[in-house]
Amino acid sequence: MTFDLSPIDRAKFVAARRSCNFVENGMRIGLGSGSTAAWMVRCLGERVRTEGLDIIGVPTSSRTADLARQLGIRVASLDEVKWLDITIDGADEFDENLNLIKGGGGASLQEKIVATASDRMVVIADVAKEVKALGAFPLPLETVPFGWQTTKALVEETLVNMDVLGREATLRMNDDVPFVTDEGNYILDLHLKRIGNPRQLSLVLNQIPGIVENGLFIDICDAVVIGHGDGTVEVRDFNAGTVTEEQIDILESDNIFADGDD
Ligand SMILES: O=C[C@H](O)[C@H](O)[C@H](O)COP(=O)(O)O
Repeated sequence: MTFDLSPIDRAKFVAARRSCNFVENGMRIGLGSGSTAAWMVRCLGERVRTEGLDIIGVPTSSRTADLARQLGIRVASLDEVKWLDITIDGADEFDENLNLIKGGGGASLQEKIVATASDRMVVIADVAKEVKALGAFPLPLETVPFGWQTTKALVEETLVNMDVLGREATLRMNDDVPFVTDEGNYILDLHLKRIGNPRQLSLVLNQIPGIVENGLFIDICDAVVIGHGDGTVEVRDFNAGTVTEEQIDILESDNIFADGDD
């Protein structure tokens, strides 16, 4: 079997693989969710298996927890570990200040809690996720099911006074029923098109009763690994103040990843 990746999957894979260079023996690591993060979990699992890398992973979704366990990564809850050295996670959009929209897969509540409880957060993303202004990707709002239609109306009313281009909120569905998060909540997706002031919007949305958390990550991420379809990555590290470009080779031995399907 060959490890034949589409350009977008190659971009995700090389970003994920490069991000594992941030991981050292003995670290407690927040394991993100989504397709890019799944590649990172697979790469870490491979290091655990082949190098005996000694890490503890705190997963940000039930799906990531299942994958990590299958791969032999030691898994713990955030309450067991309390604080993490690093979280590595994907994103739906990121801007030049490394502010993010997350939650396209419905996991942003746990992701935000875990990333905030980490010394560092590194985002891994294909280059298409970089935007000038956040908001083309619908902003997820984790919402308590009780009274969600009233909450939705309140959100739309609140958006009238915000610096955004669109104001529609839609309930995320899973076939014919509402999508339910790992925390038992619904998700309202906000179709804002462009967010003028992400920090202000985040604060205002979190004031609305019934909103548990929004998918804006402001001042949480401090490095991004951007993958390209040709196998190159750009690493922007705000802490170190560096920007580097590298070629990540895909090896024959990477065939072990060929069955990955997240
Ligand atoms: O809820 C999902 C997460 O925030 C993901 O990290 C995000 O949606 C990016 O996912 P992907 O890597 O599959 O594009």
